Amino acid sequence: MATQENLKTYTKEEVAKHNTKGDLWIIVNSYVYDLSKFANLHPGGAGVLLDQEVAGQDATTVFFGLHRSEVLMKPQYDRLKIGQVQGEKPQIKMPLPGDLSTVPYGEPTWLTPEFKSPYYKQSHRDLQKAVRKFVDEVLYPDAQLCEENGKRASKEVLKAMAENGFNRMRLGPGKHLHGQNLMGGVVKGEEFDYFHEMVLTQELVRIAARGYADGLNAGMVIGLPPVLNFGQEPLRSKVLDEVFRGEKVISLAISEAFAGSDVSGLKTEAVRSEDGKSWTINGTKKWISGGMHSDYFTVGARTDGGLTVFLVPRSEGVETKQIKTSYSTAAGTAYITFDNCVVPDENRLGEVDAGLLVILSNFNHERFIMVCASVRSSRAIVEESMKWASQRIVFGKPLMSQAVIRSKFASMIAKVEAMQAWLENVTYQMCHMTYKEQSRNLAGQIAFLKVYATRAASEISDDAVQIWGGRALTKTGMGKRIKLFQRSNKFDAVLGGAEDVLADLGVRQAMRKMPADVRL
Ligand code: HEM
Repeated sequence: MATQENLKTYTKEEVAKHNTKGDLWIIVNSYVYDLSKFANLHPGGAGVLLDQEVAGQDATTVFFGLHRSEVLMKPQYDRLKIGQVQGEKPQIKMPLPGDLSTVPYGEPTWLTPEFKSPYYKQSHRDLQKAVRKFVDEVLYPDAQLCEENGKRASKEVLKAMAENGFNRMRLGPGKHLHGQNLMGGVVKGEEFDYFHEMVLTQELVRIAARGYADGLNAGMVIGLPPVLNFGQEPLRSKVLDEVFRGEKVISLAISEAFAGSDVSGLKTEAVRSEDGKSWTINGTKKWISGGMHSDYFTVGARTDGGLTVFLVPRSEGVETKQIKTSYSTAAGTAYITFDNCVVPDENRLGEVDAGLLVILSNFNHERFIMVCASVRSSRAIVEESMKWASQRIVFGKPLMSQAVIRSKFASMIAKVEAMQAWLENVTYQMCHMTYKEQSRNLAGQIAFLKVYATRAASEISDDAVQIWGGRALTKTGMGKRIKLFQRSNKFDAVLGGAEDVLADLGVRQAMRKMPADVRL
């Protein structure tokens, strides 16, 4: 393979001579590609390459109207590069791992050089840089592969994540981070706050593979806190260690075909043995993210006087079946059956019949994380669409020259900017409240923010589809991320509390604080 440094140079006249089927060169972004052998394998067909405006010519504009730039970065296509046009330099910059986007609104303002922010310290910025590079170099290639073949993240990736403290960081600030040097020491566990968590969660969105992302310990983010906060020693420490080291996987198994947002309607049942030493669990669970990959399940079950939560290891009587959803099976979404599954009383998380508290106690944090990711995903769609509307030529002009298209962008951009600003405000409040105060004062704000974020995501998705046309309808090619967003943005609208349920929760919380002594 020719490297940038030792590339041969050719004049445009020399390249132009190679314009026939068996001897076919083209120029893209100042580089000369020999497509003589590749033409017959070209997914777009050989014929289009023989067009007189393509064969032997500079095909840069037409190329970027039809392909993502990552096509050129794939080794099998990079190999076709044989030289560079004399005196020319690339006009289109290929992104390097860790790069910030230069597309307007492609990054939140705090990552845009012209803007200031009161919220971010140096350690937030250092974490952002380190995580972005890690995501681009380590996670992205694995994610793209697995999203396609439906398999879980590779062992190497899980190990690298554990070594950098990802699993600990994803639980949010707390004692479990103390004494830890995270991401090679860019942030100390003691100073890790909700802004660090927001940065981490938003950077992870860049892997652009939603099924894989949900399979990548999303189950842990919601399944491990009950162990951390309500587990009994020594099992608690054992499980935390195993999961933090990336050796074991855990997921939260609450929802059932019988009950979703109405957790009090669960039918899975746990019956205590006569000697009180163990529990027998029977029932089913549905839509369990990461369930196929899990070694442990945090299970909510009906007991005599209410709900109780148990840590159930994958063991006799536990069976998981893959549910095929609208995104990749890399998410490991499972249907679980518990058939006379016996666990010792030491596996109980929290008091008997007090499971509702155990389940509800993490809901605000779960929703906060979902908002972080959803808002960043919407921004990624704006960035993708900005590029597309600038490079796509229709009626002889870039798509962006149409007022109707610009009006869609105005609406999309306003939404992502508003959501990020609101999210940063909520994050700031979280940093200055105890968890109890957050539940009292922020449950409504977070609920409204999640509803707003998922409604906006839906509208942004619709606008993007209209901007992209047919390309937004195929799983591969230029619009593949728009298609993925269309298929997956609704997950956030349903998981962690459906929109209408959350909206009502927010209003009810506000009404609890309504003073009795106010009148119009
Ligand atoms: C270095 C040169 C080229 C390489 C490596 C290449 C590679 C590819 C690949 C991998 C695809 C599959 C779709 C995708 O992944 O985006 C594709 C599709 C296509 N290519 Fe190329 N291509 C090259 C040059 C060109 C040129 C110069 C044209 C100009 C007409 C062209 C026209 C097309 C068309 C029409 C499609 C189908 C697009 C669609 O389905 O939307 N290709 N090409």
